[in-house]
Amino acid sequence: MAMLKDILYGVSLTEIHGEREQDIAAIAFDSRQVKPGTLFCAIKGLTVDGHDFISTAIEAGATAVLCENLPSKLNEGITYIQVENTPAATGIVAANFYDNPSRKLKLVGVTGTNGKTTTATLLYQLFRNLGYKTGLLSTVENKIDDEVLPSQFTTPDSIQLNALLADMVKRGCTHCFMEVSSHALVQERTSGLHFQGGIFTNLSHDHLDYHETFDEYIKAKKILFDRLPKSAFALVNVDDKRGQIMLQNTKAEKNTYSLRAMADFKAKILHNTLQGLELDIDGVNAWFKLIGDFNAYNLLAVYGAAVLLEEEKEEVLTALSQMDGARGRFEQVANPNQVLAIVDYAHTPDALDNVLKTIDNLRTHQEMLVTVVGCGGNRDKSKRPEMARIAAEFSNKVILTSDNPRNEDPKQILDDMMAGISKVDQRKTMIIEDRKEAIRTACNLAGPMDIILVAGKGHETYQEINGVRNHFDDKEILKEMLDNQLG
Ligand SMILES: CC(=O)N[C@H]1[C@@H](OP(=O)(O)OP(=O)(O)OC[C@H]2O[C@@H](n3ccc(=O)[nH]c3=O)[C@H](O)[C@@H]2O)O[C@H](CO)[C@@H](O)[C@@H]1O[C@H](C)C(=O)N[C@@H](C)C(=O)N[C@H](CCC(=O)O)C(=O)O
Ligand SMILES: Nc1ncnc2c1ncn2[C@@H]1O[C@H](COP(=O)(O)OP(=O)(O)OP(=O)(O)O)[C@@H](O)[C@H]1O
Ligand SMILES: N[C@H](CCC[C@H](N)C(=O)O)C(=O)O
Ligand SMILES: [Mg+2]
Repeated sequence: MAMLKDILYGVSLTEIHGEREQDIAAIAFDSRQVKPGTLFCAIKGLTVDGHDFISTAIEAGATAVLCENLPSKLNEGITYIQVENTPAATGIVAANFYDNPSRKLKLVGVTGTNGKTTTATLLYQLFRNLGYKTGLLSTVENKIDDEVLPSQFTTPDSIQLNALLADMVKRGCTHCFMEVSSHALVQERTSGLHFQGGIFTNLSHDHLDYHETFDEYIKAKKILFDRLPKSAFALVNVDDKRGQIMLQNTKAEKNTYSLRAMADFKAKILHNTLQGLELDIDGVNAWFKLIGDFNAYNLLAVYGAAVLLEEEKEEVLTALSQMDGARGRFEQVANPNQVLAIVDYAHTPDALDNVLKTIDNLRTHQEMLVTVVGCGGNRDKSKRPEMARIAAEFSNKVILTSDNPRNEDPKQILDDMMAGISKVDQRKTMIIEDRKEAIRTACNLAGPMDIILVAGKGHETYQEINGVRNHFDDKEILKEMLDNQLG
């Protein structure tokens, strides 16, 4: 419960009609979630316009409305607040409603195309290990110290986000590490948050269905840094050419990390094996359990952020060397036949390229590499042929299959992928629409010491078909098939 006039603090109003001195019981941007005493925020969406649901919200008990366009007829007893941008105002209002929890802990946001979950999860594990009560908001799961809460999005909406941060504060958390997706930045889910730091991992092809051009996608990621306060740090990967762009307009303290160039935080890969990475990180040699060049970047970002949060370097490295990383990221599935079976969340061309290059560098090339991969429906179509092409480039056999078809015809998605496979590579490519059958076939093809990569769904425990999420777990299926494989 909070006073309307208090939760409007910091919102620039165009017009206001009605009483500001009233208690608000809840905030909602979806009319279906309105209960008595709610402030309803009308948001123009891609499918419908929330303004069309103002009367439904009032019927459900909304007593105040935040909107960009005032309805032609204003109801008696309802307060109407007109603003220029409802999503941005909703973020500020949500932060005020929950008493600005982001100011009561150290909040660090991680953005970039790949590596957000890994980086945020490692930071969460590290800070817990260093003795802090810590929160995590990620694609895989949300955590309030040791309590696990399911995650629906990479970045929750502003209302849920502030509610979660408030719970973290209530439970004594001093730090929170969160992923910040480009969708979240454009939709103002992080408006009104006070960040202590922002990390940029990298930028490559993804989500062009939503952002339309690569420039728009870059601009979206940059919002995080443009809005950081002076008291915060910005930490960017300068081996990615967009790293410097992120720093262009920030007021925050600028910091860089790199494996190749001059930077504030530097690392060198000494050994890269299937058991882990040995890095020279800031002049200290240490082994880490994570695998692959790209994880050297994630580890370096985590190290840099921890140092910027004033943690002791040696202590950070000792703790980091124990960490396992996030679920479904280069996760190996043990099996009696000693097939090297890997589940990975690579669902962009760049991630797939990185994972396959890592495997390519680590393998002997006497064995066979079978890659099982699909692409999600209702998502960027242009990545489909690219991902298929990359899979074929590195693998001895490729099985193209379904990911989450969502509302698309899986056959169409497979046709889009097939368009990326050259005539020559068609010979090593199979199409098996049913993902379980595809994994079974890979297991039948692979013998001892061969390698199977199942890419795209990582930690996901469902397959989404026409709005229904059926239980599906790549790791579980792989294990079942490999355990039953004949020796
Ligand atoms: C593409 C996208 O991001 N869409 C988001 C967007 O939907 P939309 O614009 O279509 O909304 P809409 O359906 O037109 O509705 C407009 C408004 O009317 C309201 N409404 C609607 C119907 C009704 O009866 N009453 C009502 O009030 C809606 O609640 C909404 O506020 O706004 C909705 C409400 O905030 C989000 O739930 C929805 O996320 C959808 C479900 C989604 O799948 N998002 C994904 C792509 C996403 O955000 N992913 C990123 C990760 C990406 C990455 O991997 O990097 C994430 O952060 O998770
Ligand atoms: N720093 C990195 N650079 C490039 N690829 C990476 C990096 N870190 C991880 N990957 C690859 O990308 C996949 C996804 O990693 P992760 O889940 O950490 O990224 P994310 O940014 O959170 O993805 P999403 O946007 O879907 O939430 C991993 O499974 C791995 O294949
Ligand atoms: N957060 C990403 C995850 C994609 C994972 C992949 N399995 C798919 O369903 O496309 C998205 O919503 O685009
Ligand atoms: Mg993620």
